[in-house]
Amino acid sequence: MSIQPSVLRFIEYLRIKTVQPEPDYAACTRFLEQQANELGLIYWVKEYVAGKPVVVLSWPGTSPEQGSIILNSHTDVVPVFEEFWHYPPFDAERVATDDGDYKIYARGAQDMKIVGMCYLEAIRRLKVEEKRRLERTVHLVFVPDEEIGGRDGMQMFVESAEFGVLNAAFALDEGMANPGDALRVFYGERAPCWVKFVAHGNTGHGSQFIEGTAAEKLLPIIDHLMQFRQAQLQVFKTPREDGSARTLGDVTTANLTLLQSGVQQNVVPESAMVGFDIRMTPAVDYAQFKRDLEALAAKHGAEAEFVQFWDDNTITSTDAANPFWAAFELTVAAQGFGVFKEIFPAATDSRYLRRAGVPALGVTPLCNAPILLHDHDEFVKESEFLRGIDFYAAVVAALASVPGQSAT
Ligand SMILES: CSCC[C@H](NC=O)C(=O)O
Ligand SMILES: [Zn+2]
Ligand SMILES: [Zn+2]
Repeated sequence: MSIQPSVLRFIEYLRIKTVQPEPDYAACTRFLEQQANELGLIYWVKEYVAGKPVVVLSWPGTSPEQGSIILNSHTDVVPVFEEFWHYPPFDAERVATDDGDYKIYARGAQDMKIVGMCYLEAIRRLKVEEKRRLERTVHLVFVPDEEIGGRDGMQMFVESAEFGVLNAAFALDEGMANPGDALRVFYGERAPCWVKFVAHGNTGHGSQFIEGTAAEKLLPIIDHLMQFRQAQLQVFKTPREDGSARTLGDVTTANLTLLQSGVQQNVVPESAMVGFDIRMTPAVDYAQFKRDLEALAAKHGAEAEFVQFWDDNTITSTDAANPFWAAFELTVAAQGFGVFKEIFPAATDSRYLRRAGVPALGVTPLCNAPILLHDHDEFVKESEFLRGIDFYAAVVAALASVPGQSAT
């Protein structure tokens, strides 16, 4: 059987090497421009930072005065350890499975080119094939650099005049695959706190009893955070009051990810550094948490340096009173998905949208699928991609039909 054109377009998108740290954004922009032309969408490209394009494709609604719907996706992908892959990560090979399906192997297949491509194909179906008009304007936003924090991408964009002009009312962004059968819907995310503790101390010959060394000042700090980690792990393992299992989004994790010190084995080093990747659950008082870490550092004669510190814990309402949520939930159920609401464990560009006042949901329509984001042999099944197009066609139509204030 011949390959469906939508699958060919997906493969073409996956083959563009938008891999960090040197993503080919120029090729990606050319691809998106071609999609815009084929779909008859208005598009513009803006580089808030040179070489880092934000591409917006817009489908005007019949009621353009109403708040618009943003379909956000990032175009960059994370690096690969190619020797661990069974298929070249940028060939997007289509491999037949026993059950008549195909697996498409590529870096970014799950994270998150499937989502970006499904948005495009859903609009192609609604606009080009079904010749529909929706009430609200829909903007497909393709941003760079999410994988390295989004500062030169989504952050600059949400702070721009162009973003204000979009008059966004609601947004969809990425989620994560679920090995179980429900659709994971992320209505908030944990806040990253990347902290480095640096200490200085006495030096000398490694054969002596040197007091007050840099490394020993870090030990109680490490110990403290490891105990905190242990306590949170216990919370994580304790079921919620209703008996359901907790998710990562419910707790704060802390991992020791950097350790640096030393010049030579018999020289006591003058300085030492330990770094932690901490992800704070939205229930935490972020400002207080930061002060506590600063106090911990000071108590042991070290300094705390915050490489990343997110201090906004806005979450998106998943209450029937939120009309976008109501429309989303109804449509997802009609599409045959159960819903599992969660706080995203890591950070995505949704945090910039939520902080800017635009409610956002993180969704990647992959159920009964392994979690392969950032992993070797990342793949999606062709049937999942095709199913994803149906999913977004229905969801986008529903969201863009949510009545405005004046109409209710
Ligand atoms: C603090 S910005 C880092 C963003 C990154 N996002 C995806 O993996 C993450 O580590 O969560
Ligand atoms: Zn992603
Ligand atoms: Zn990622």
